[in-house]
Amino acid sequence: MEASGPTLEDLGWNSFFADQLSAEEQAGEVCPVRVMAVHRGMVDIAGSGLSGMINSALPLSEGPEDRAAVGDWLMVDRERLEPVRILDRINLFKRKAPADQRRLQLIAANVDTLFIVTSCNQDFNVARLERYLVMAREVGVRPVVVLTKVDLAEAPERFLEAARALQPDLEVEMVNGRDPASVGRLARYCGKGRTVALLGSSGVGKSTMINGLRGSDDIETQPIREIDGKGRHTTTGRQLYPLDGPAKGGWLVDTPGMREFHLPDAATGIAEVFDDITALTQACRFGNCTHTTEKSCAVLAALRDGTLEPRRLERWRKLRDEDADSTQGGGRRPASAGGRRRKRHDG
Ligand SMILES: Nc1nc2c(ncn2[C@@H]2O[C@H](COP(=O)(O)OP(=O)(O)OP(=O)(O)O)[C@@H](O)[C@H]2O)c(=O)[nH]1
Ligand SMILES: [Zn+2]
Repeated sequence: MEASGPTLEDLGWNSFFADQLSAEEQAGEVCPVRVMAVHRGMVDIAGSGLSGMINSALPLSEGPEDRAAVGDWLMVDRERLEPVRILDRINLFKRKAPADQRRLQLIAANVDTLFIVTSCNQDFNVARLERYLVMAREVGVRPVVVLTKVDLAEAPERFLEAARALQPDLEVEMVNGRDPASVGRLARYCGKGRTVALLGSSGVGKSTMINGLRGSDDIETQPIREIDGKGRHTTTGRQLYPLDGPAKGGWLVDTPGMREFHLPDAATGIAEVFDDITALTQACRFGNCTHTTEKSCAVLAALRDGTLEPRRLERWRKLRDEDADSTQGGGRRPASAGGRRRKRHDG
């Protein structure tokens, strides 16, 4: 264990976490550290003059979320260098494990800003942006839509307007990822002690932006891309990376899980991103209204009088059906033989 390194504040410590410490904990036998990386059975930690690798097993592990994720704050016994507990999280990105939909994977905790990245070209897709916004709402992280490749678009303002129309007060930035000065505009979302994550389809320019924010181009995408030829980012680690250059002091979560993120349960996020439709459904006469043929349906009425766009309703239905599917059936995969599936958060 080395002494020195970043302070707790440098690592993102704030009153939300400090307020959780008991008087005994404040007296100092245990100390808070941030989880910088997660390995099998081990975590890399930093903070309070401690840094290095320790065992990740927690004494009181009850549910699937009682495991350390990248970005977590752990209370660690100074003497034994063992985690004692996980502090309550501001938020937690988690997903169903791709190999086994009944298992929950923890991706990252305590993320301040989520850059939702899309480019000013064919990748731009309102339904996809809404889907990402649902995730951000569900997880409880501040979304910033970043439109890349402005330099390639003939009328980038068109994309800006379309994105802004999705949600009042939505923050939208346009960048040319290849121009450091342009990427520098994002620095205000990722200053000292702030943790950011990026979400977006392959090829929209996430790695390019990350390199801009890290002030280096050492994110290992290019060589790997040449080897597998798939244009995939093949980092396997779950890790917090320090930002440099314009975003110095900030932290970045970049894991494959983050990039291919799917929510296990998104009902709340859907209700919030589509709050106009949510309000309408509450005005329907019947609680179990299907909004298809009912005479007293407020949703259908809004369609008729033109206050609700049919395509928006379609997108809402699709997300809601998908969510119902995934929470009830463990995804679209066929049910495995035998055992009944538990509803969710099955670890
Ligand atoms: N002209 C222009 N090209 C860009 C911009 N951003 C990224 N690119 C280029 O687009 C291509 C894909 O960018 P990446 O950063 O690798 O995309 P990614 O989102 O990280 O893709 P994955 O690693 O597959 O997830 C690269 O050739 C970049 O140089 C931009 O703002 N303008
Ligand atoms: Zn209805």
